[in-house]
Amino acid sequence: MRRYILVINPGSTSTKVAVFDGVKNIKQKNLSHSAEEISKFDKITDQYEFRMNAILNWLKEEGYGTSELSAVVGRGGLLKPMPSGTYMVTDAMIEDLKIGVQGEHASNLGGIIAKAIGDNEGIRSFIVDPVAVDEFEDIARYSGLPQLPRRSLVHALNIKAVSRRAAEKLNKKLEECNFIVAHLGGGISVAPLKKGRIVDVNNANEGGPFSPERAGGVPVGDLVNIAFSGKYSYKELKKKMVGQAGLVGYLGTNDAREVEAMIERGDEKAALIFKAMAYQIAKEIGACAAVLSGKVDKIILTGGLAHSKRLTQEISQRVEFICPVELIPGEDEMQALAEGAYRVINNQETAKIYEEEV
Ligand SMILES: Nc1ncnc2c1ncn2[C@@H]1O[C@H](COP(=O)(O)OP(=O)(O)O)[C@@H](O)[C@H]1O
Ligand SMILES: CCCC(=O)OP(=O)(O)O
Repeated sequence: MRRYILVINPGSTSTKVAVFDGVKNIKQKNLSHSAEEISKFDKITDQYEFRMNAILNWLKEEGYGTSELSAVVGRGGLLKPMPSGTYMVTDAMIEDLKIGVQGEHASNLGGIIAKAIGDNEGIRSFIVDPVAVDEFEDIARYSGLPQLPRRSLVHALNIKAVSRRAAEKLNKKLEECNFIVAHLGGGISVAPLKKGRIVDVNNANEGGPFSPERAGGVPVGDLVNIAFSGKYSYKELKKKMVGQAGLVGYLGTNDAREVEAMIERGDEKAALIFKAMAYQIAKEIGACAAVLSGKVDKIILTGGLAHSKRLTQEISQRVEFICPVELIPGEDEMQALAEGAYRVINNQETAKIYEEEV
C-alpha cells in the first residue's frame, strides 16, 4: 500500500493542505477564509475544530483516508525563539503552541492538528522552520526601550525555500548570497538574508508594513493613548491590530483580488490604500538594503500578494535601483514542509527536539 505525507499549513487568511507521495505534491487545496469567518473566533485555539474539519473533509472528498499516511507535517507557530530545521511535535511543544508563547497566530494550529492526526494513526508528526526561527544578529535586537527587545517572527519556511531556489539560479550556495526577501501574505515579512541567515525582520505580526489584515508599525504614542482610552478591552485591541487592520481596516476585505476589482471599478480610495501598502513595503526593503550595506544580490517578492502585478510593479519601480527584483509568487511552503518531513522519515536527517533547542 502507498503511504502519503499529509501537509498542513494554516495561515491567517487560508488553510493550505496537500498530500505528497514522497516529495511529489499529488493533490493540494487552498481553503480561503474570509475575515468575517475568522473573526467569529475569540482565540486561535478556538479555530481548531473549524480548521481540522476543513482538512478532514477535503481528504475525504479526495478519497484519502488518514490510515494511508506515513507522517503528518504542519507549519510551526509562535514558539520560543529557535534554530531552523525539522522538529518532532512533542507534548512540550504542544503546550507552548496552545499558550502561544510569542503570541497568537494561525500557524500555532499547524503542529497541534498534525499531532492529533498523527497520534490517532500511530505515526510521527513534525513541524519545519516555524515562524519563531531566530537568526538575528545581536544589533537587531534593540528597540530603544530596554523592556521591549525586537523579536524574530518571520515567514522563515517560505523565505528559506525561495532563497534556496534563487541561489540555485545564480549557481551559488545560499550561504554565498545576500538577499532581501519580502514575503507578502496575510502577514508581511521583509527580511535581509546575510549569507543565507535571516539577520533581521520587521516582525510580521506586529511591525513593518501594514498587510491585508495587520496594522504593522503604528505611531506608538497614539497607540498608548487609544489603549488607555477606555474604548477597547485588551483582547479587542489585540484582535484589531492583527485581524481588523490593514486592508480589512481601510477597505473591509483581506482579499487583495477584491481590492483590485474595486480599483478596476474606479474606487480611488482603494487605489490609494493599495499604493500605500506598496510604498511601505518598498520603504522596508530600503531599510534592509542598509542592513546589508548595499551588498544585495537580489530582491525577491513572494507570497500570495506577489501574484498582483499592480502591487509588484509599484514596489519594483521604487527599489530596483538597489539590485534586480525577482518575482516568486505564491509560496514554496508546502514543498518545503514535505521535504523536511521526508528527510527525517528516510533517515537522511534526525528530527530536532524542541525542548532541547530552546
Ligand atoms: N492571484 C492573486 N492576485 C492578487 N492577490 C492574491 C492572489 N492570490 C492570492 N492573493 C492575495 O494574497 C493574500 C494571501 O496570501 P497568502 O500567502 O496565501 O497568505 P496566508 O498564507 O498568510 O494566508 C490575500 O490577500 C490574497 O487575496
Ligand atoms: C507571524 C508570522 C507569520 C505570518 O504572518 O503568517 P501568515 O501570513 O500566514 O499570516
